[in-house]
Amino acid sequence: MSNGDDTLLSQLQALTDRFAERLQQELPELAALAERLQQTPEHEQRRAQVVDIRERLHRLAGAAGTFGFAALGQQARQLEQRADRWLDAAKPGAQALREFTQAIEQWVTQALDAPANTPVASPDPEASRPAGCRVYLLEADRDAGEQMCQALANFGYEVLMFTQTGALQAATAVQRPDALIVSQYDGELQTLTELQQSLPAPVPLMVISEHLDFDNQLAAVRAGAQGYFTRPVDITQLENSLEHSLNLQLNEPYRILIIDDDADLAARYSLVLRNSQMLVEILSDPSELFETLHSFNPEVLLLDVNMPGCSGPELAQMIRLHAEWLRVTIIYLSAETDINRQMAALLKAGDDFITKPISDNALIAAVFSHAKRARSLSNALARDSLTGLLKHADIKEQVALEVQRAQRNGKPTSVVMIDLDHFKRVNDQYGHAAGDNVIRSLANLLRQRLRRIDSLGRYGGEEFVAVLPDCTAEQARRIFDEIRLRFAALNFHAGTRTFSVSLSAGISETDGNAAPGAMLEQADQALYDAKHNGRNQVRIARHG
Ligand SMILES: Nc1nc2c(ncn2[C@@H]2O[C@H](COP(=O)(O)OP(=O)(O)OP(=O)(O)O)[C@@H](O)[C@H]2O)c(=O)[nH]1
Repeated sequence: MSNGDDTLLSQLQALTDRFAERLQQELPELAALAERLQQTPEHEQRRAQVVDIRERLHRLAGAAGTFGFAALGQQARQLEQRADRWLDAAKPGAQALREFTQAIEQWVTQALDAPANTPVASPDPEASRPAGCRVYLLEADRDAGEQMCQALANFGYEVLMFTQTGALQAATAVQRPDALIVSQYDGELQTLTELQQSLPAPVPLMVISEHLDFDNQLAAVRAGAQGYFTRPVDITQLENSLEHSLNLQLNEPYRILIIDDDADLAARYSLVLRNSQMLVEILSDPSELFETLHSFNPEVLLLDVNMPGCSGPELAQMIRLHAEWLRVTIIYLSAETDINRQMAALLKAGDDFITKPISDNALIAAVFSHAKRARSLSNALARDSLTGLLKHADIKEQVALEVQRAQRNGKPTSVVMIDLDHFKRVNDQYGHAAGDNVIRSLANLLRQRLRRIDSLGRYGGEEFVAVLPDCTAEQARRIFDEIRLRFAALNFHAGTRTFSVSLSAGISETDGNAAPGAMLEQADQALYDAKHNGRNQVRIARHG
């Protein structure tokens, strides 16, 4: 595989260059459209323009990911979602529109300054997901390496194998991988440490070694290892570590909302936080609070205490009247130094108090730590602990959102129900822990293979639901057939025994006004058909 490295890398580079040229044209066009939108007074015309901008953002969000511009793709996607929310709002606000167009202009300026980045998502539901999954493998034993490439390819990773450290270094200099797996024989860790130090940020590293001794593990940690495995390698465990590291890397930026009547100060805070990779919105008119909470969904709210018309603590109390916003952390930002008054504000509502003036670093640290905690709490509430996927109620809600969206934009959306075959037998024969490992591996495989815009949840014990926007049932069938084959090819281990498991899936596609519940029922019926026709297959629901 290493022989093809040069050609592949130069092709990747050529594609990246070509896409960068396309951006130079498309981004200024978007900025021009945003400016025109600001000057359009008539509502229907505005709507049409937002739809046009949304379409362009949508195309860019997907294409950027495919061509290697991860951050840009993510940002385009977030802007696209904002456009969607504006289009969906019962009473679309002028302020929200102004902020949206400003955000586009700001984004375009930033993107034109620094466009290059790493891949994140594919717009084409059938394109294999390159999202953050380019892995370089250093393995001197070609046969062992090729086996590992194959096993990881089944999880959807794009793996390039190198048999020599020099070739790995050269490839990394051309294009940074998203993760490194290094089979250690002799001295590689020293070279790896140097390689990591030469990069702007270290790459997540998994080390495979013969030894489990202290010195070697220390050397691995110094080279930036996030996983350490001894031979024979349990590939599902290695993949799990890889997945964990990549997910940590691909985490979306924290969303921070600032409400401050001092526009200059708010702009400054916003700049400081944006520089630390957070997404920031400023709200100057508190009466638009709930509209903005819905459209931006912040994790942290920075709230001025004294504002004309309505105080910070009053706003905080209003937010706390609604259970759905409990997860937003509220931090008062105020020049108030009187500790008694601070405490009085906190007693009404709110979680912390930051006294102005505050240094940039202190502001970043305070906001970052609150945002991190808010996110982990919200993940713990919404995500299943075994698989990290959405829980039953949340994936159901996501199905409802996407089905409604499909009805509005007239695009096909598919709902897929997936169930492991004869899973009771797996538990009975190999134990519950081995069963859990199978569930986790399927979750990882699904996550790897699907796009970022797809949603995925654990619907029941060994049952999963996926919703794929802008994807026909036929496309979904091809995707899930491929997933089915890859999954069946995985080898699981229980002690000295090795086994494999198959899956069945049922698919329904949006059709006119189908209700979300009906979509799930149809997918479930198709899954039932798949089970009763011998399992290990994917079926599309019959309409009517
Ligand atoms: N290890 C493990 N097993 C689980 C978990 N949740 C559910 N299960 C098991 O999954 C099995 C589901 O069995 P059934 O729904 O009867 O069907 P099946 O054996 O999968 O056979 P099919 O008819 O092919 O669906 C039960 O034995 C559950 O105990 C879990 O979190 N971990």
